[in-house]
Amino acid sequence: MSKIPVIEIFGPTIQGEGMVIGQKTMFVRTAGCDYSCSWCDSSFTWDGSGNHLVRQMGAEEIWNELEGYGGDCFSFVTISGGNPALLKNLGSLIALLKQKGIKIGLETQGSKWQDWFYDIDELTISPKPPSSKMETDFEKLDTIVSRLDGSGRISLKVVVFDEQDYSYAKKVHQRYHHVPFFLQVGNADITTEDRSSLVKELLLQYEQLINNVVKDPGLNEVKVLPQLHTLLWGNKRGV
Ligand SMILES: C[S@@+](CC[C@H](N)C(=O)[O-])C[C@H]1O[C@@H](n2cnc3c(N)ncnc32)[C@H](O)[C@@H]1O
Ligand SMILES: Nc1nc2[nH]cc(C(=O)O)c2c(=O)[nH]1
Ligand code: SF4
Ligand SMILES: [Mg+2]
Repeated sequence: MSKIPVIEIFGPTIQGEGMVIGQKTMFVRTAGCDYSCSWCDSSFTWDGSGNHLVRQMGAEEIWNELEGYGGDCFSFVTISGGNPALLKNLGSLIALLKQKGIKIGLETQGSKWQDWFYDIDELTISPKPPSSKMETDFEKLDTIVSRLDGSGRISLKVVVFDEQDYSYAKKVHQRYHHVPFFLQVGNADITTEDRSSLVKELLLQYEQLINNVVKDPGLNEVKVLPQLHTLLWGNKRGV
């Protein structure tokens, strides 16, 4: 059986972002990304700095470690990265988790399709705004969204740092107006260890984003969220 490049397994914690925010969950973080967002808070998955943490693991091995950390205190596993959608053979882990009766969330930017997307309970697609310096392939995104549309299992989440990002978020929401849409506050200081000043700044940014959204007729259906885990634990890894 082919292996999966895993860089972190942690939990139980809570999902800090998006459609199932607050959900008790374990995390599996895979290595490697086809993007290199300027503000990526998980760049150790792709910039070489985390290479020593990468383990090639089989699905059973990952399951054993999840059980080792979580015992019987979890029923939900979130897969993130990097971009887990680069990994065709992640299907083996997804099949095993389903067999164990575990609900599955997955985070990806919407640049790649995998057939195992159909088996994800809560798929978050997070296309990247201009501040990331990445370019969205909207034709690709159209294909991915159309395949899952109406399933009730996908959402879109755009991180906002500035006005251009805000306009981009509106454009994405308009293009896929029937897909649940989340705006998320961007964390511009991904290295500070000063949690209280970080939290203060992020709450101000959150308030500003809310102020913009509430008076915007183009964003009546959206939800505006912070990264809850960053408010709780700052830039700490593995939480
Ligand atoms: C680290 S990414 C991994 C999954 C996938 N590559 C993606 O970007 O969706 C997980 C989530 O964190 C968000 N994220 C990354 N860096 C961030 C930052 N500095 N502030 C806020 N959200 C961030 C991404 O936009 C994405 O929604
Ligand atoms: N608690 C918690 N929630 C999260 N939601 C998305 C995360 C990610 O890095 O993909 C994340 C994370 O790293 N921790
Ligand atoms: S797509 Fe996700 S993991 Fe990849 S660089 Fe961007 S935020 Fe980081
Ligand atoms: Mg994160």
